[in-house]
Amino acid sequence: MSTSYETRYASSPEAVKKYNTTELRDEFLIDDLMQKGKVQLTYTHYDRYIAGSAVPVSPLTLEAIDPLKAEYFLERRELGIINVGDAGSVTVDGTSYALGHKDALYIGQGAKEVIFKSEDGDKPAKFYLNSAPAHTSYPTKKVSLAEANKIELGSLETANHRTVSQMIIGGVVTTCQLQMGMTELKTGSVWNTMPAHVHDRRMEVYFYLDVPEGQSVCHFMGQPQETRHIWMQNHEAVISPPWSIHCGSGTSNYTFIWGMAGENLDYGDMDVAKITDLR
Ligand SMILES: O=C(O)C(=O)C[C@H](O)C(=O)CO
Ligand SMILES: [Zn+2]
Repeated sequence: MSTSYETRYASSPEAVKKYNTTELRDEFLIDDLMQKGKVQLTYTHYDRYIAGSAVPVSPLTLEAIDPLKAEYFLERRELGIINVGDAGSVTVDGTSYALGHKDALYIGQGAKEVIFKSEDGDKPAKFYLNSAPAHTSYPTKKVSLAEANKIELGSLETANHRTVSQMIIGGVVTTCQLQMGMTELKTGSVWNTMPAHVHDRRMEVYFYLDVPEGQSVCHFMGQPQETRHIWMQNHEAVISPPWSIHCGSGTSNYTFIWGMAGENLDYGDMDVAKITDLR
């Protein structure tokens, strides 16, 4: 089988307060991504968001998984893809889109056949996938990092100087509810998303990349007054429930891909927590 999946049910903030390290990691950490020759998916019950990966050594087809009860994966869904590996392509109903390192592709609802390929199976493309339910079909579109909407945030003095590249977002691509992008931290900066925020209208998933060998990122989650941490390695993702902050600090600089869906498409709709109020 080249496709496998697991399901994550939603947890309440009251339950999560009592989780030990293992329980916290079992519920929120996704640490089985980027397996060669496989499509690996995590189906969450947070806005029915799916996070996953496809690493084609030979061509891989995106198949409908059982929880969808659909004839094909995108029958009632939209999909965002960002390639974090070497050169590859994604063929959507016969049209091929070449995706280089850090290129993104949005695929609208209704596309029947999606095939992932690497230019060289020995140096595979590594496609990070996010998908959300969709009510209508918008055009499929490729977005390079250069075409993304850029926001410069933070400063070196507060160790959070970073560039947010909004890749799959209104104004760049039209989507039903999916938003995705990539945030790159400058050398010497380690904190992402500080000051931290929640957005009870949307869930979110962070996928960490460019974490140097021997380094890690400590990801923070939980209600602002009741935070917990999860140590993350390169190419691991973490689910953020809508009631949870999501931010991290690394032992070096790194990059992460954020993806979210829910009630609105307003990236700026965030309830920011005062740094000195965090507990
Ligand atoms: O570094 C940041 O700040 C981010 O990238 C924030 C994420 O985009 C986010 O959490 C959006 O809700
Ligand atoms: Zn957020």
